[in-house]
Amino acid sequence: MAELDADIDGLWREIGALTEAGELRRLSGAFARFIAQLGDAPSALILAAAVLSELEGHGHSCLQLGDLAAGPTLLLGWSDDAWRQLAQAAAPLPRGVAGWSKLLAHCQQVWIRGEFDLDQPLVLDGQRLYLRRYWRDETLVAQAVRERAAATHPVDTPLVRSWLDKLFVAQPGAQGPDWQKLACAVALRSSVAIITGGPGTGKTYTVARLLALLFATAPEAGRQRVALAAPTGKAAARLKQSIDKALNELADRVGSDLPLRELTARMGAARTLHSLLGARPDTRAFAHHRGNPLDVDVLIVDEASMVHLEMMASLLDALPVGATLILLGDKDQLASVEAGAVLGDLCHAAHEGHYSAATIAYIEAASGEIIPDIYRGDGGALAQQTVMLRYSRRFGGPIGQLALAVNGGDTARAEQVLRAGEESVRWLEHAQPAQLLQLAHAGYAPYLQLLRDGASGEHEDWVRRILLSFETFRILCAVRDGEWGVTGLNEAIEKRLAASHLLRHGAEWYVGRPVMVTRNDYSTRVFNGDIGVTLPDPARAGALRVYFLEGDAVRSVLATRLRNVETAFAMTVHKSQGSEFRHTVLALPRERNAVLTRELVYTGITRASEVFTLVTPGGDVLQEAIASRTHRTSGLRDLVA
Ligand SMILES: Nc1ncnc2c1ncn2[C@@H]1O[C@H](COP(=O)(O)OP(=O)(O)OP(=O)(O)O)[C@@H](O)[C@H]1O
Repeated sequence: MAELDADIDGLWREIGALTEAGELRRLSGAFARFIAQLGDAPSALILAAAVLSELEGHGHSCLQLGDLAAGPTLLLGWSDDAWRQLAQAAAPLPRGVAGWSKLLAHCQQVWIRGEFDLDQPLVLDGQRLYLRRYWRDETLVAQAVRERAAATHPVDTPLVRSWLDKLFVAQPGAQGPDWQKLACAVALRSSVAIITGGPGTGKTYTVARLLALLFATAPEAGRQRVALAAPTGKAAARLKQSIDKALNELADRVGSDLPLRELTARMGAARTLHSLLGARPDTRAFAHHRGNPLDVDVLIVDEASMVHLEMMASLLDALPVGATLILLGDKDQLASVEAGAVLGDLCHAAHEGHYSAATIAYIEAASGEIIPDIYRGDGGALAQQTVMLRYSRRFGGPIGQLALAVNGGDTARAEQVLRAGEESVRWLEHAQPAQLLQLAHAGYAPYLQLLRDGASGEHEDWVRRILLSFETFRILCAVRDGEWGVTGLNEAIEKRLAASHLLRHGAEWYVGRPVMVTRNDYSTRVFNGDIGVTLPDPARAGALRVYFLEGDAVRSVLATRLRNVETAFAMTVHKSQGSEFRHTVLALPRERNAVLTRELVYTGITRASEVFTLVTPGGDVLQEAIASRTHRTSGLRDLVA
């Protein structure tokens, strides 16, 4: 026993050393201690608990025993040495997956799926070790989407076909099927559908037609309760604007056949998922759940790639059985910072289709579209309810070509587009920070000029113009720290703009300061990701207010009431998701970093609507980023299949 204690002490020392070295979160060490205190805990279990918790911090929802047996250095971003020392301190470790399975099966802290459940904190499901919360969420999501996808309802195919022919105009010379049209047919036949596609592929265009189709074919269209939601306020506002616009155009087309304007007017505003589910201060539990489900018949969720596992589980839990869920998003974008890459997992094979003979026959009958043989297959129920839109209408030019090359991992093609000298795609290679500051100066001067000109008419119009102007340009960073990180750049940009007399910056709050909210605050009704600009309060001399755009409306909060905000001249690519800027600048850092991935570069590029500038300090940073793919360990793909 004394010998065992000595071994365990050595392991705790090593865990402490890794924590001090910044390799391990304090939380991971604390979680391992919690597990150790629950009963007999062999060193190997303590090590597994620390690693599992650490991986959760990297966005993984579980730990594969295969990775544990091989040494999860890549997943942890550790050196081989760091892992070797930890493994030695926990020795002897079990051998291979079978050895780990056997050891964990004997630990009282671990519930083996299928055995008597004592609510243990760890769950072993096959070869995946989970924190119980994530196992519960993954299982709930997988089961809910499988059941919803499998339960197809009867469809009046001739009626649907006639409406789809009315809603979609045949494109002369189009190659392949009209994926948008068939996506509507697919979505109509069960209570879940995923419509994925890159920027400008017409996800919103399609969903507007799907709504019209739903209204046209529902027995009581006037009673359909449709809700629109997105992970952030900005994405929700964009969704509502685009859907309203698309439905308005459609209303003219369908004329008196369908009172589309009336039906649309009843839809209400788009909301954040937090607000839809009824988030409450100081608790993770939402007001809506299976005991108090949402009052909806159809729920459309945009930017679904940003929805993390816990949120998706809460959403599916709160959705009434008969309601239809439509997920829209780009599966190739960065997943949320929190654990899980739900959309990516749910439709990872969307580009291949894997449609069954029954699906293909249904699609042909309901939409008239013929699915080419290469998309045939034996995918699961959810694959039958997933459609990928493949042609970008807004993104055909150089920005689209660059996005496509990066997404496909084609570095040579990406460099070719970047070097082609196009107006819309620029590359500052071997750049110095001063060049980035020059770009910032040129990009932000217009909104600062509007600010200096002062309000000539209505105060609110002036504010709106400033906010809209600020939203046309943004600098995106891959990292937070360092010269090329958000924090350093924001400071440098502030100084540069002050030196050019474009702003006067002395204290924390100053006129013109753009800020991003970093935490939901229910008392001031500002939410994580909201972006506003600080301007003088017209009612109180000397006071400053931060103004936010909500759709077309302007709202403001006294600057001093905002606690969790940061300056937003530069922001991370992660935080930019769901937004689009006329000119987007992406700055990649000199140093290697685990966050530099293909998905990050792709997401950065696709934030640009007219001009994209890549700024790199030289070296192979772009090539390395394109070669590196985000990998999130999860069981969702297996569980859904
Ligand atoms: N079949 C179509 N025929 C004509 N115009 C289309 C069609 N599909 C999409 N568009 C137009 O292409 C543009 C992009 O479509 P939409 O905004 O729906 O794409 P999206 O996939 O939702 O884009 P993002 O995700 O980048 O917001 C819109 O102006 C839309 O009206």
